[in-house]
Amino acid sequence: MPALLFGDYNNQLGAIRVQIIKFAVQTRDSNTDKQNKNYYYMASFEVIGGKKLSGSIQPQGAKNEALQIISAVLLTNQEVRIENIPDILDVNLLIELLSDMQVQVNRIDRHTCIFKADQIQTDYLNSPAFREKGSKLRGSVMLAGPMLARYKKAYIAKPGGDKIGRRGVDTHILGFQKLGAEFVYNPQTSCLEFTTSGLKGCYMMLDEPSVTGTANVLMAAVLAEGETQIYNAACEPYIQQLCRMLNSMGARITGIGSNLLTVQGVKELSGTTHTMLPDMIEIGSFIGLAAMTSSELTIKNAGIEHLGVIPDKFRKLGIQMEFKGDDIYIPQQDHYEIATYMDGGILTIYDNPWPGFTPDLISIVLVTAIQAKGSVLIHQKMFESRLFFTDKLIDMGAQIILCDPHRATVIGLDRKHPLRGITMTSPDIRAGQALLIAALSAEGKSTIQNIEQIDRGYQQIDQRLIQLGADIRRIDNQK
Ligand SMILES: CC(=O)N[C@H]1[C@@H](OP(=O)(O)OP(=O)(O)OC[C@H]2O[C@@H](n3ccc(=O)[nH]c3=O)[C@H](O)[C@@H]2O)O[C@H](CO)[C@@H](O)[C@@H]1O
Ligand SMILES: C=C(OP(=O)(O)O)C(=O)O
Repeated sequence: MPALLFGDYNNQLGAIRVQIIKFAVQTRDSNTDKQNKNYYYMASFEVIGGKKLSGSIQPQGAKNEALQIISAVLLTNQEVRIENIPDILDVNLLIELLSDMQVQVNRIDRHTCIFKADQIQTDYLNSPAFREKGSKLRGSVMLAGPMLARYKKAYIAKPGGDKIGRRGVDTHILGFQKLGAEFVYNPQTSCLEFTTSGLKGCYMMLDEPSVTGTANVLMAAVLAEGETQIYNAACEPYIQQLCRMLNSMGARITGIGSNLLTVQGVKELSGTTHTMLPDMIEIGSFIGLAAMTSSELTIKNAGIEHLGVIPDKFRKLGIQMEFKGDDIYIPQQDHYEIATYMDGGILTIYDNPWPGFTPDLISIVLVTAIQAKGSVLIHQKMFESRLFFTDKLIDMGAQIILCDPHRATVIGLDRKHPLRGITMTSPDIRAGQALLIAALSAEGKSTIQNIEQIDRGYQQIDQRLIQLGADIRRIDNQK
């Protein structure tokens, strides 16, 4: 955690502060080592690009909703049935973590599970096994809120996830403290250990509308004594879905969809059945894919009412699309022209907390602009290092100027020439998908290494692309 967390604490915390900084450095170093160590042994995609695709594709269940919803099963000792679970690495890892801590996991089918957290092993979260597995995904951080609420103790180990910036957990810690939890940093385990004699509701204003931070604090608050108001809360569809699921379990949350959540704490929660929304990040990715490969695609059951500004952002790139019921039909289009502002100024597409444009589609919009007519400034405000993959696109022949870590200008080629296939490595989930879209549109063969990053967030994307006519092969490099 950065020093600013303890900026205004007295120096008795000095020792903790030094150790927390070690925690942050260790997180960064250990993850980098891990990535490099496995680098040469990870699977890769071989893609022969330049083919038009066609057909229909069904988005998976939403990754970032699933990570919240599955964490929430810890809040009750009754059965929770969850449907439309995406079969992706991060979600399967989280389900494994629950199973490791003795949550009963009954997998009905590939996308449906019944969970029952009636006799769990709470100390598992303080074990080397949990720290190792939990460090592979960001979502594991959200086990802390339910554990604190139900068992009065919780641990935050080094969370994993995309290496796209600081990825701090300050909002989570400050929210738990507000609810009456105390924490110490354990240098032996490099973990933050939280305890409470009982959480008490309060008013809090989050330091930033963190998505996992809001989810974590909300899940702690639903069993706290009294009323909690969470202002400056994130309100992504994932959070709205979590609120609806918790209310169906007997929680009392109002303000759903706003940045002010009010929670009346209850003694216990019952079981429920919850169905995940389709993944809005997949849907945006498929719109970009259709445009870049000049393909005619239909995105089935897209949950259009929950997509916010996403369709319009892609329309601003000149992409035509038609809503047919809850499907999105994208006609084949060789050319698409980037809009300008009313005064003719060059368009900027930037990310913001919801209902703004999600940062998880900035990489996809960037790659989609490559073959458009016109120019666009892409501004990734929320993460510090999510645009560094643009060098690979430039190697492929894209006209991109990386202005600084947060901004890149794309000068569209308007199909003057196709991209050329190269060998590249996927640095994170969305950059990986962007590189895959570029490879599918490029002339010739591309190889994308480290595709575990893509598998973290996209369900068997190679199989689904083959169904649309793509020439893609998964090569297992494990030696
Ligand atoms: C598992 C999961 O759910 N991951 C998502 C979650 O990550 P996560 O919850 O970790 O991301 P946060 O919402 O906490 O913040 C993401 C980044 O944005 C910054 N920030 C946040 C709010 C703000 O008003 N201004 C600002 O700059 C934060 O400092 C941080 O650097 O939300 C992110 C933002 O939608 C998504 O990219 C991640 O896919
Ligand atoms: C950043 C993302 O995921 P995570 O927070 O799990 O790394 C993402 O889904 O784009």
